[in-house]
Amino acid sequence: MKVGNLVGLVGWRGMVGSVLIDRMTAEGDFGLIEPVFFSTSNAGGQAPAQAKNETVLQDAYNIDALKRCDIILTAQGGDYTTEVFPKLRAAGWNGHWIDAASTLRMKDDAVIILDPVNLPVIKDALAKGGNNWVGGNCTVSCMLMGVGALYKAGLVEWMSTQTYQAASGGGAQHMRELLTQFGTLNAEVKHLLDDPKSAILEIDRQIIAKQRSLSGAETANFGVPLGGSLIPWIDKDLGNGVSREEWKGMAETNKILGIGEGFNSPAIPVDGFCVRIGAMRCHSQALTFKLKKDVPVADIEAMIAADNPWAKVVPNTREATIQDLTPVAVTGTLTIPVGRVRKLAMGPEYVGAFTIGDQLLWGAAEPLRRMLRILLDA
Ligand SMILES: NC(=O)C1=CN([C@@H]2O[C@H](COP(=O)(O)OP(=O)(O)OC[C@H]3O[C@@H](n4cnc5c(N)ncnc54)[C@H](OP(=O)(O)O)[C@@H]3O)[C@@H](O)[C@H]2O)C=CC1
Ligand SMILES: N[C@@H](CC(=O)OP(=O)(O)O)C(=O)O
Repeated sequence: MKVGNLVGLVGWRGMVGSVLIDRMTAEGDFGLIEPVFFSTSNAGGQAPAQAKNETVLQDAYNIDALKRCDIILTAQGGDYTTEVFPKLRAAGWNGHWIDAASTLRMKDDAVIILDPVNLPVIKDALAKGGNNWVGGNCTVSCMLMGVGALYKAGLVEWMSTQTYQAASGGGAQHMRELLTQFGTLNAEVKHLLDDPKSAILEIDRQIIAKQRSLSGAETANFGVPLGGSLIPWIDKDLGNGVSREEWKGMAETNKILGIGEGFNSPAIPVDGFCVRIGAMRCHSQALTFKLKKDVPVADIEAMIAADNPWAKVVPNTREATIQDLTPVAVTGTLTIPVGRVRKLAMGPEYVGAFTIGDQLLWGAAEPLRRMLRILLDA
């Protein structure tokens, strides 16, 4: 059945929402829909420039107002989803709910959307009347955009991932906090940096002293200093030694691919450590694969390059790596570079790779935007 084009947009002025609106504008999506902008804080206010007939902000908690929409696209966050989604469904709304938050991800009636990787899973759910579509964890989505080809080819026996996740994963305030810390640290030793003859160990001593004495206000979001440091724990403590971010790696990878629990097939083990580092908005990952057989590196690279238009193989050389395989190179682009592909010393089936993705684009906004287009084209 053709899906209507009255699309409710919730969370559009947040960080993820703003990236989403930019991408929708760039891709001409607003030409295909009648947008209705919602707000949790400014109902009755002026909708943004992309509005057409509905120029007044609607109350994002008003179930009747939401019920009018054929599709609701939300990047408002998990608390909003928890409060509003059940009420909306209980009120008999059968529209399509597209969500960036993790709240509904592992529900049986929700599909984790990443169409370049799992379009068949999405199409299958759509044909069966599915109407809950949830963006995946940013780390998982970026990883699968890069190396999904190896999973699709059935080559992966297991994968271990060590992540290097940007401040943006925590939200806008976390990005600000990181930069504030960098500024504070720089200011602390600026006079010594300006003097080329100053002793580096004195600079180092003053920096560590400052890091250890940063005010509560300067570490309010991360809890500890991140500038000039790292934090090897992301998201909740599951109580079994595993962080929730690490748990998502296996749970979501398998669900996206349509394998494992609930799909009558054995899950592929995915595990490793998730680490917050002082990058702004790109998540990076070092991957170790145990493949089911010995596949030449050239064939692996060819599979990755051919998988989707965004995955890009970076030659495993120093120069190509430092130019193209960094958060600075990738930020603001949809390119997912995959480099450092090589056989590891453990044996011919063991392969290493390194990949990076902008966690606000493929990690958050882009899969949602593309799901909207899939529904409108259905
Ligand atoms: N950050 C990330 O990396 C990822 C986030 N997500 C999901 O997306 C959700 C939203 O994340 P994110 O975009 O980072 O959240 P933000 O905090 O940037 O925005 C969320 C909402 O906060 C309100 N808000 C209050 N003050 C401001 C302000 N000064 N500027 C902009 N908005 C403001 C807005 O609602 P209103 O207009 O109604 O007042 C906005 O929609 C997350 O909770 C998560 O579920 C998913 C993947 C990655
Ligand atoms: N947890 C991710 C960001 C995020 O929003 O993840 P999720 O959508 O799975 O809650 C990070 O901190 O980098």
